[in-house]
Amino acid sequence: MPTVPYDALLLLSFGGPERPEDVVPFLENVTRGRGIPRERLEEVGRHYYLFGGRSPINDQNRALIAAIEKDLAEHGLDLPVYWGNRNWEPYVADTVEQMARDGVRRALCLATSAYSSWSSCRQYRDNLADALAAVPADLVAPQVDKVRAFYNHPGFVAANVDGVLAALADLPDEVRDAARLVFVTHSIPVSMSEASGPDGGAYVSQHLDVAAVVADQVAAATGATRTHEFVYCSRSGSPHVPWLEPDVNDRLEELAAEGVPAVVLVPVGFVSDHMEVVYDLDTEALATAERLGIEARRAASAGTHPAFVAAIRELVLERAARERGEDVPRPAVGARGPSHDCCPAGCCLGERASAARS
Ligand SMILES: CC1=C(CCC(=O)O)c2cc3nc(cc4[nH]c(cc5[nH]c(cc1n2)c(C)c5CCC(=O)O)c(CCC(=O)O)c4C)C(CCC(=O)O)=C3C
Ligand SMILES: [Fe+2]
Repeated sequence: MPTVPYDALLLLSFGGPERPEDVVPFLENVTRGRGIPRERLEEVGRHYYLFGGRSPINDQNRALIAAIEKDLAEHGLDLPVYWGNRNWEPYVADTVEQMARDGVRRALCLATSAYSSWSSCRQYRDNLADALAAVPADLVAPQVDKVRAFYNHPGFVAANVDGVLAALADLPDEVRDAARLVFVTHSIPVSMSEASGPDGGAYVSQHLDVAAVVADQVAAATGATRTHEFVYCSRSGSPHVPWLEPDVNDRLEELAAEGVPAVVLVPVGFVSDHMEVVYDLDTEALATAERLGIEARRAASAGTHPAFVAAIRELVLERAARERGEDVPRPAVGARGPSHDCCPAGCCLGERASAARS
């Protein structure tokens, strides 16, 4: 069986509220001990209530799991898929306990986050480790490995390229060629960014690398080279702490002043069209663009794109082979090469990130 030594796949995600009553307890889970200002929490709560108190993220994960299961079955692979979240039901602690009860001995974990940083990798690993440590003593906790950072896997990139092409096609003909590609990811504190990856700075350089590749592939597909750039959304935390900039809305103001007629917002930092996408981009940033007279479209994130679903299967088979000691190709596009399988000690743990954790 090409999935040996693994006997399960664990999809590990952020989680989100499903009913209005869930919103406050969810936000408390996310922000416990984080020093997020009260006003910011109320503001973010409003985003959720605007969507009926229901985040799209859990349904998106259900759809992704269904797509993965179908794809695995079509490829003759018998690997059960489990799902656990860091901040909402199903909580990862309950999921790994169930895995132990089901007799899972070794699992591979795919986090719904493609990049390196404390927030986008280490926090998932730490929460998983805590969940495994909490498995009741009468059960044997599985060993769980985590899939490498997959931002530059060709399948993830292909899904994003398709999203950009569809968004470009949706722009009015007269502005399509002049449209800027504005790649977007979640802002994080500058100190967390500097501490990301084994040698620091991975978060930003991974994003810049993948944006360049997506922009190149879009240029090849359309025969038109467009200017691309990188911006950030969803800043939180204290205004006194520096976070990655520019904010997407601030940058749109500048682009309007420069006379840029159209943009495609490309949420390459996100794996699905969850709340940060449907509120921060579709609601807020698109309104900013409209006010400024910029034609704007938002590209779809990877979601359940077949190229991404296939990439997940390829990543599972790649890692399984490597754990069996086989030397297999590790597909990666861009300049950085494939990411490490196992994070070295201290990976993504800068001074500031560890302070944020306590
Ligand atoms: C890098 C990154 C990703 C991308 C990687 C990944 O996907 O993991 C991400 C994703 C997400 N972030 C999400 C939601 C929230 N993030 C918050 C707060 C924060 N995010 C941070 C970073 C990231 N976040 C950081 C440094 C903070 C500050 C507090 C802290 O140090 O932890 C807060 C608190 C309120 C606020 O201040 O915004 C909320 C509600 C949801 C769920 C969306 C839904 O419900 O559909 C998703 C997928
Ligand atoms: Fe977040």
